[in-house]
Amino acid sequence: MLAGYYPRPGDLLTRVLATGTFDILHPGHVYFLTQAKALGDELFVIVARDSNVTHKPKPIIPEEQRLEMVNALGAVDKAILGSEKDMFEPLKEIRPDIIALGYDQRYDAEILEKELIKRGLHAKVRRIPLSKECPLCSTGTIIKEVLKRYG
Ligand SMILES: Cc1cc2nc3c(=O)[nH]c(=O)nc-3n(C[C@H](O)[C@H](O)[C@H](O)COP(=O)(O)O)c2cc1C
Ligand SMILES: Nc1ncnc2c1ncn2[C@@H]1O[C@H](COP(=O)(O)OP(=O)(O)OP(=O)(O)O)[C@@H](O)[C@H]1O
Repeated sequence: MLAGYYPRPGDLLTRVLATGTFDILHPGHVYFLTQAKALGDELFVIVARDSNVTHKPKPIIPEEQRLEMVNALGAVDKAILGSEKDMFEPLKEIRPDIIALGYDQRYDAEILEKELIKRGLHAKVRRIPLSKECPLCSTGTIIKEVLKRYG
């Protein structure tokens, strides 16, 4: 990525960053990203690389296709694929003001803020709660339902 590729116009806008796998989109993802966008003016999204999804089964949908779908969502201004090697690398350029964490994302907000400061970044970390109940608002639940019907 080229430095300055995502310019900060006059620093007047509050830039929010959300991250995630986003395998098989569902309304929980829409809720998460809409709430994240509401924390500021523009929403950037880092989509997890296939090679980095090790905390659950590998995504069904390949990374480029997951990226295309996230970029098509109304709340999203710009989605990119993350780095395969260093999760802080894309942040040097995006320079978010706020990082929105999902209700189940396993990062400690305080530790993350400290790691950002070490790298000259001063984003506030906020947690987005779980959406209201919906029949299939989880990728894992959708996959289980498909297996029940067709497995
Ligand atoms: C600040 C931040 C930056 C991240 N950067 C990357 C990255 O560059 N590449 C990547 O593959 N994952 C990155 N991740 C991790 C994932 O996008 C995602 O948060 C993680 O896989 C768990 O999300 P899930 O619960 O949606 O599966 C980053 C996470 C955070 C919190
Ligand atoms: N129902 C929901 N309400 C609020 N946030 C959600 C909901 N479902 C997913 N998210 C958030 O969206 C982001 C991306 O989610 P992810 O790709 O892990 O999907 P998931 O449906 O949670 O997957 P899985 O079922 O495999 O855990 C995460 O930050 C997660 O917390």
